[in-house]
Amino acid sequence: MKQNFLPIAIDISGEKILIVGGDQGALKKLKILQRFEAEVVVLAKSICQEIKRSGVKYFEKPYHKKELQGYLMVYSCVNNEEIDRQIATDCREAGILVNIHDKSALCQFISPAIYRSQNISVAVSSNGEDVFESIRIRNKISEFLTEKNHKN
Ligand SMILES: C[C@@]1(CC(=O)O)C2=NC(=C\c3[nH]c(c(CCC(=O)O)c3CC(=O)O)Cc3[nH]c(c(CC(=O)O)c3CCC(=O)O)/C=C3\N/C(=C\2)[C@@H](CCC(=O)O)[C@]3(C)CC(=O)O)/[C@H]1CCC(=O)O
Ligand SMILES: NC(=O)c1ccc[n+]([C@@H]2O[C@H](COP(=O)([O-])OP(=O)(O)OC[C@H]3O[C@@H](n4cnc5c(N)ncnc54)[C@H](O)[C@@H]3O)[C@@H](O)[C@H]2O)c1
Repeated sequence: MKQNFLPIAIDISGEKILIVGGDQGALKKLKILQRFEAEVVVLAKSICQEIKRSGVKYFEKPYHKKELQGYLMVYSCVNNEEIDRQIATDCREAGILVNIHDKSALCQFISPAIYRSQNISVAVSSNGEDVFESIRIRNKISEFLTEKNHKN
């Protein structure tokens, strides 16, 4: 069945969000989440210095499904097909929203390209089909809104 993603805006203030993985993919998701207020935790076998120095709470250990308890949503950035599939299955069983980095077929939610300025957020997604188009459109919207704000 073709996937069909509903765009929504979700209140994550005070919510626990888990990123599994501790390298560049995880860092990208972490930077996005740090623009919002949430209790983000990183869990990975090995975690890069930039993540360690970012101030986020982290655990350096392998993934196990018991680690999922209490999270609203999970991002998997382990860059490993087997673990990605395991995390996707475990989260669905536990009723936790799951994103698998760069693998829309395994995602329950995908990450849109975001423009954000104060209370205005614009999220662009392509139903997981063409992320570069999403980024291009987000950048156009960003240029348009920045120009408009300068004129006002
Ligand atoms: C918007 C953004 C948000 C975020 O990452 O949170 C995001 N990807 C971003 C960047 C980015 N992604 C990739 C590169 C190339 C460089 C690199 O390889 O690193 C760059 C550029 C970069 O990193 O600068 C590679 C890539 N990504 C996916 C695939 C697989 C495929 O397309 O099949 C491939 C391999 C494609 C290929 O090589 O052909 C898949 C997904 N990427 C998505 C979101 C979801 C779909 C959203 C939608 O519906 O449009 C989805 C389905 C799943 C997901 O949620 O991850 C973020 C922009 C951050 C920003 O600018 O704000
Ligand atoms: N994915 C990206 O967005 C991106 C961006 C720039 C560069 N790169 C490069 O592409 C490559 C891939 O980067 P990446 O971050 O996607 O993947 P990676 O393979 O570099 O990192 C995977 C992370 O997952 C962890 N991990 C793996 N198995 C695990 C398990 N069972 N339990 C817990 N943690 C586990 C590892 O310890 C590591 O921290 C790297 O060379 C990176 O420098 C990627």
